[in-house]
Amino acid sequence: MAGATQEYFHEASILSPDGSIKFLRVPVVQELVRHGVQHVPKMFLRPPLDTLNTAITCLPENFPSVSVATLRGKDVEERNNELQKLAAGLEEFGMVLVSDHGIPLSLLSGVKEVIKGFFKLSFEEKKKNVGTYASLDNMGYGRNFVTKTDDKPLDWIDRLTMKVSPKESSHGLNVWPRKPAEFKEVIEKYAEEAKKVSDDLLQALAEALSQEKNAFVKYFDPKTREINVRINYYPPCPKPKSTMGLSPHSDSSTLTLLMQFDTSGGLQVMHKDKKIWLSVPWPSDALLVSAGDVLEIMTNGKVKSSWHRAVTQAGLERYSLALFFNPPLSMEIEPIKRDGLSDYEYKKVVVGDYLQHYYTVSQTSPKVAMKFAMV
Ligand SMILES: O=C(O)CCC(=O)C(=O)O
Ligand SMILES: [Fe+2]
Repeated sequence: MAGATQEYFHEASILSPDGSIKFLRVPVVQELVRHGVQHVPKMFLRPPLDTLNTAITCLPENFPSVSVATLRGKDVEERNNELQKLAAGLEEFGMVLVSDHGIPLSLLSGVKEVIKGFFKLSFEEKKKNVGTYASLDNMGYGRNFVTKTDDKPLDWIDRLTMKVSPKESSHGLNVWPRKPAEFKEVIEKYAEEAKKVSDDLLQALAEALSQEKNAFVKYFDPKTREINVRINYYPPCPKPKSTMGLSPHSDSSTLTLLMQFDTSGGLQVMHKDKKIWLSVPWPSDALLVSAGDVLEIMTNGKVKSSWHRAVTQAGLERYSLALFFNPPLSMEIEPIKRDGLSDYEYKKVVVGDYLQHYYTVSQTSPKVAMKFAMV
């Protein structure tokens, strides 16, 4: 076990209090498990009150869900009903389940296959066939940004992060796995389909909020828009009551579109008003859309970005794939006008400036990064 910790590690960037980036060797969780970890290393342990003990189960009938086919359909009444469900769901939970999305099941299976194909490789093979680009948001195989300024415990997760768009962007494009051979092609194809779903949801949301249909999608230039993909692998954990798969955070995206496999269970969201953690009743075959910080700014706080986390499970592994959609980094976004407010709650921001700020602020207190965009 000690051997596994020393031999298999990711180089993760950490932000020092003086703002500089340093590197930290973080054990590869999958390798700990493969080597039969019995004692979870201390750096992963946290007080039980911070973990799954505190969540409440949300019944499926109480969690919002929208049908993309209905949103795209011609039945005005059905469509209006769906628009309201989308807006109300995003306003209350910051997340909505997405069904009838039109993405072929064969493509979804292909995505699962290439992801599992990658994680099945030995550590040495993985390293040989994937790049790592160390930056504030580490790309490639390993860890994304780790905040160690407050000695926060590490998450029980291995991740792969790549850039899908813009195509000219150098860093994130060089880190795609070369094995399995079809990995990039399949995920890009999925991202292309998912982009249509995300754009349709943004148009529907604009309509539901009585805005002009293109109020949000107008920022998404087809060539220079940002799309990042992150694959989260949560290996089974012998100590689910004292570990976390993914620490509480909000996404820096406009929308995040999530898929998960092979098990469901693990994602939790903080209820906006009740301030309790809810386990998201997410069937494996549905997608899930989550509001990010940039959508909160665009909607002037009408929709709040979700504050969410993923817990670990004993004896069960879980994968999720997150697509993060944002306008081009140079785009300035202007919050919509809100009824009943004399002043904007949010101000105009350049997307890239917000993202830069997001990565330099510790995510330990809920949504501190948002202050950057507030009036
Ligand atoms: O695993 C999940 O369901 C959530 C993933 C997530 O929140 C993220 O990648 O930002
Ligand atoms: Fe997230």
